[in-house]
Amino acid sequence: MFVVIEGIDGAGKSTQAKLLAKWFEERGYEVVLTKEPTDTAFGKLIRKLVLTGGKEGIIDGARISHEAEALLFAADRAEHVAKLIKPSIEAGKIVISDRYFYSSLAYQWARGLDLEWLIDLNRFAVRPDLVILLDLPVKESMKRINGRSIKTEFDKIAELQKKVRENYLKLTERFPEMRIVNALASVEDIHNDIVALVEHELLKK
Ligand SMILES: Nc1ncnc2c1ncn2[C@@H]1O[C@H](COP(=O)(O)OP(=O)(O)O)[C@@H](O)[C@H]1O
Ligand SMILES: Cc1cn([C@H]2C[C@H](O)[C@@H](COP(=O)(O)OP(=O)(O)O)O2)c(=O)[nH]c1=O
Repeated sequence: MFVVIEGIDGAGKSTQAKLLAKWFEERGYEVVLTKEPTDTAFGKLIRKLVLTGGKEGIIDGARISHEAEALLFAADRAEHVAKLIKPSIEAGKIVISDRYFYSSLAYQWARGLDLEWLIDLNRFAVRPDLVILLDLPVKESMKRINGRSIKTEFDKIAELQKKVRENYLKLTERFPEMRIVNALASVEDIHNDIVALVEHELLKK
């Protein structure tokens, strides 16, 4: 079984991914807990060129293009799928990924790229059984990640996150494997909601 956790920054993805991994392990399943961007050389390149905003990401005086960004995330994902996700599913393990191609659709679409192009680009990515979308207002996520981001960029980031949140919600109409979970609740209540969705999915197996 392959489960993905999605949502804006600070939605509680890593907290819930860890709890879900523990839940499966306690029931005797072998679990692979993973994330995107990965910790491989591809993920490191993304952190260097895209996420830090440092001068390595500036080529000829401009930040790398949004298209190049999307391709880097897709390259990282292609390796992730081929080397870890597919072999683990085939070995009968439970794979839990903190972010997957839905992040590319939500974020790179918010950057102005064409959604259909992004969907085509990510067509190689094996579809998960279940995608948990942790949905919460940007104001709340900002409170949770306060200190993680640079204060001067605060408003710019909030604006982007709002668009990303809207995009995620729109994507649920297109991808039936996506389920919305209210991420404003307590860590424990959210975990219970996720477990209920997972148990429902396990019954189908
Ligand atoms: N349900 C919740 N209510 C309040 N705070 C939370 C909740 N879930 C997570 N947090 C806190 O919010 C912050 C971001 O959570 P994290 O799991 O790292 O989010 P993400 O992986 O989506 O960026 C952390 O400090 C975490 O302890
Ligand atoms: C996987 C992925 C992530 N991202 C973005 C979302 C996050 O802002 C950032 C990942 O940074 P990271 O700090 O690893 O994640 P988080 O903030 O959730 O703890 O990269 C994309 O824009 N496209 C993608 O395909």
